[in-house]
Amino acid sequence: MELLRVEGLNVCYGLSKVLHDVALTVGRGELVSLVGRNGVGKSTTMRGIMGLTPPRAGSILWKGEQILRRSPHRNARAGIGYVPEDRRIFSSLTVWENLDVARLPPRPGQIPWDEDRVFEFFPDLLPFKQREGGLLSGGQQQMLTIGRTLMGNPELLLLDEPSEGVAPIIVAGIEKKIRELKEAGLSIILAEQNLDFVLALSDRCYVLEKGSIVFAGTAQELRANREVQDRYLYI
Ligand SMILES: Nc1ncnc2c1ncn2[C@@H]1O[C@H](COP(=O)(O)OP(=O)(O)OP(=O)(O)O)[C@@H](O)[C@H]1O
Repeated sequence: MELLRVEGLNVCYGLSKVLHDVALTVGRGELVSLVGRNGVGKSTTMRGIMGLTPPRAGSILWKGEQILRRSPHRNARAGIGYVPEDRRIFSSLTVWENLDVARLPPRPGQIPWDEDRVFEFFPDLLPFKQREGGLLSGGQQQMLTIGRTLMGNPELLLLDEPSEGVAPIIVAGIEKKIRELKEAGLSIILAEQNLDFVLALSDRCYVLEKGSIVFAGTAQELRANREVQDRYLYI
């Protein structure tokens, strides 16, 4: 069943248009990636869906309902969770407090997330429960950012470059955790530059270039398409 359908999405920053008619779909339980170099519009697509950067035009159907230009707060309550690239940890709050402030009620049928479940899912965070968020490493902050979003009991997770600024050994751990979330039934949109990471996790991929989608296909199709990789994904 289709969870999200985006069509004709146009987003501008001031006078400059950065997304041109972006269209994508996400099925229930599917992991869909947005791939492309720096500045092609991956974050803007997520911010547009979440309502953080209200789109100029287009359609965003969430479970068949139009949510274009709805507030981020309303979208979060409707089940869309956003994990920003810049993490936005509250650095003076403890890890536990960072989780506590992000709590949103679950939807019917969901097993609710609470602090204990987040620490069970990310055991590496448990020793730092009472530590201030600002004192964590990049990888720990990434786990905390994902954990904080899970506290909102999302059905769709928008994950913006989770491998960015994280040590390679931790990236493998984060990949494993994203896989576990998918296996638990969460739908995910992953924005990434790291192609290996994308191909290891995705069902389908969209490649973006200068704000437009230039390729859409399965992870296997993208893996086999050297031309698209060379043209749009390597520097
Ligand atoms: N707040 C802003 N004001 C003006 N222009 C912006 C703003 N944020 C992003 N842009 C521009 O919009 C374009 C798309 O940026 P976006 O951050 O969506 O790309 P991205 O693919 O996510 O890349 P990155 O990996 O750098 O986040 C870029 O040209 C960027 O410079």
